[in-house]
Amino acid sequence: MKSRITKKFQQLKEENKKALITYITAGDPDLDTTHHLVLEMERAGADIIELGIPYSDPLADGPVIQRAAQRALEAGANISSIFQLVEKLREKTQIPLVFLVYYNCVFKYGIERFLDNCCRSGIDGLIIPDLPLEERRELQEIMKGYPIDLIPLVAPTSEERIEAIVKDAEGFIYCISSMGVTGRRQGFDINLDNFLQKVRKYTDVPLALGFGISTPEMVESLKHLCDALIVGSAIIEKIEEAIPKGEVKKDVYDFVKKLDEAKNIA
Ligand SMILES: O=P(O)(O)OC[C@@H](O)[C@@H](O)c1c[nH]c2ccccc12
Repeated sequence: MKSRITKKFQQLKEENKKALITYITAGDPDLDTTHHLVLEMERAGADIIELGIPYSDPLADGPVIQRAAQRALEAGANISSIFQLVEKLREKTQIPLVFLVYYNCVFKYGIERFLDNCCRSGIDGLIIPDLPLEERRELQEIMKGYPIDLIPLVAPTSEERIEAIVKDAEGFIYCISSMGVTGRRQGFDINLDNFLQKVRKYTDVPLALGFGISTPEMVESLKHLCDALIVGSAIIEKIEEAIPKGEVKKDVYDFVKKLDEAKNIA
């Protein structure tokens, strides 16, 4: 059976459109707001939503996402309450939902218990940034019985491992635009066109580009290179700025709307 993610990409392809993937940390600043933000981002044009499971030792997260995780943990978010959030969201929306989760969290919770709950609540895919290729194979075996896509990450440094990493990929491939952690950048230090073409040689699965995409202008200028654009830290910055004003929903909606419009410029 095709996943919600695959169906979404097929539908967008027929419409000749790219996907906008937005990331927020679940529970930042609280789970009720996350619930509203998922629905607002969908209404503003997001095609797929990444929900980060807050974690205290997030090696790939830049300062903005680390602060989001801190707020979420302080407000008491944990894996069980996040599963409840997803269940509740599924009464309202069929948008593809992907967890961004560190392997340690999955492992501690219990792999099969975690996967069972993903299925039950309605999670469509997993991005696990600290999962080495070998462990990935093992997890992939276990996941064969589950309708959940395991989304691989490819970095510019992956070079000769790209082929192995994207083999049997499902959903989409997360192509990391540049080295280092998530967050704003002045520019990209590699030739993204070359990098994405290299990945494209080995797979037909949609390619999503992420890390450092922070403005509608960047979305517009990068969209021709890939099938999807991922924006995280820039949205979290909007959340942060809007918390004191009490306008989180509105500001996130407005920003995602601008990203969506940039993505749809012909
Ligand atoms: O924040 P950015 O630079 O827009 O990049 C997306 C990113 O935040 C999101 O996909 C993400 C959050 N934590 C991660 C850890 C690893 C890889 C990716 C991520």
